[in-house]
Amino acid sequence: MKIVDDPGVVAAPPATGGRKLGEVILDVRNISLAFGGVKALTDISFDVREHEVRAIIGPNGAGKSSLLNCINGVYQPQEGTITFRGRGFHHMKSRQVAEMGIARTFQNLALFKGMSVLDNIMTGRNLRIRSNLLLQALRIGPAEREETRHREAVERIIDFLEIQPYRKVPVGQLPYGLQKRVDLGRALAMEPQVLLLDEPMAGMNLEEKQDMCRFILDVNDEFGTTVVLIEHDMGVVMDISDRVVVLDYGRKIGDGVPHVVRNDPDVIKAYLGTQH
Ligand SMILES: Nc1ncnc2c1ncn2[C@@H]1O[C@H](COP(=O)(O)OP(=O)(O)OP(=O)(O)O)[C@@H](O)[C@H]1O
Repeated sequence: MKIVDDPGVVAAPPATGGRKLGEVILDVRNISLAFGGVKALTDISFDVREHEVRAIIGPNGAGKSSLLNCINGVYQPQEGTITFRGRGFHHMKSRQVAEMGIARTFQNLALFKGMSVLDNIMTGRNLRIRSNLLLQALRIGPAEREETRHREAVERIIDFLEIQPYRKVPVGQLPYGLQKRVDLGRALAMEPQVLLLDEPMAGMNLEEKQDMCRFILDVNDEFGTTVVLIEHDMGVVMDISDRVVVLDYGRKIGDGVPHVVRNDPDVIKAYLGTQH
C-alpha cells in the first residue's frame, strides 16, 4: 500500500485558485469500524484543514459513507479518535455533533417531501431555536422575535441558493437537482463550520452538477465553511477539491492533492480504472 501523503502540499496554491487553508479543524486518527464480521473501516487517519474542500473517493462499498457517519456521530467506531478543533467527541450523538458545528447532507435525500422549500430549510434552524415550545406555539415575546430572526436567516439562504421561485413549493414536486440544493440549504441553515456532503452531485445532469459545484465553492468562499465531500465524478473532484482521500475495502490507499492522487498507480488500479 502506498500512501500519497505530502504534508507540504497544503502550503502550495490549491487547484481551486489560491484558497488559504488554516489549521487542522478535524482530525481523524486510526478509526476502525466493523459491523459484526464486516470491516467497514480499518485504521483510517486523515485531517481536514480549516477552509479546505476535502474529497473522499473510492469504489462502491469502500467505506466512504461509514466514515462520514463516524464523523457526525451516526456510527461509533470501535477504535480511534476524532477531534474537532482539538476537542475529542467520542460517543457524541448526531445532534451534539451538529450543535458543535458539523452539519451533514445524505446520499438519499432526507427532506420532508410534502413540506415547502422554506419549511424544509427552516428545520435546519431547529438546533438554534432557544425559546420554549409554549412560547413558540403562542408566537409571543422573545419567541416571536426569535422566529423572525430564523425566517430572515432562511430567506438569506434561499436567495443565496437562487431558489426564491420555489419557496412555497412542496419539495417533492421539484426536480431532483433542486431537491439536492434544498438539502444543502437545510444543512447551511445550521450555520456549520464543517459541512459533510454525501454525494451532493449524484443523479444530476451536467448543468445541475455545474450549479452545485458553484454553490459549494461559494459556500466555502463566502462563509468560510470547510467542506468534506464524497463524490464519484472524478472531474468534479479534480476541479473543486484541495486534497483527496482515497478508500478501498475500508482502508486508506491514497491521500494528497488531486493531481498526485490521480496519478498514483494504486489509486488508478483500485478506483480510476474501474467504472462507477
Ligand atoms: N449499517 C450497516 N450494517 C452492516 N454493514 C454495513 C452498514 N453500513 C455499511 N456497511 C458495510 O460497510 C461497508 C462500507 O459501506 P459504505 O456504505 O460505507 O461504503 P461506500 O463507500 O459509502 O459505498 P457507496 O459508494 O456504494 O455508497 C460495505 O461492505 C457495507 O456493506
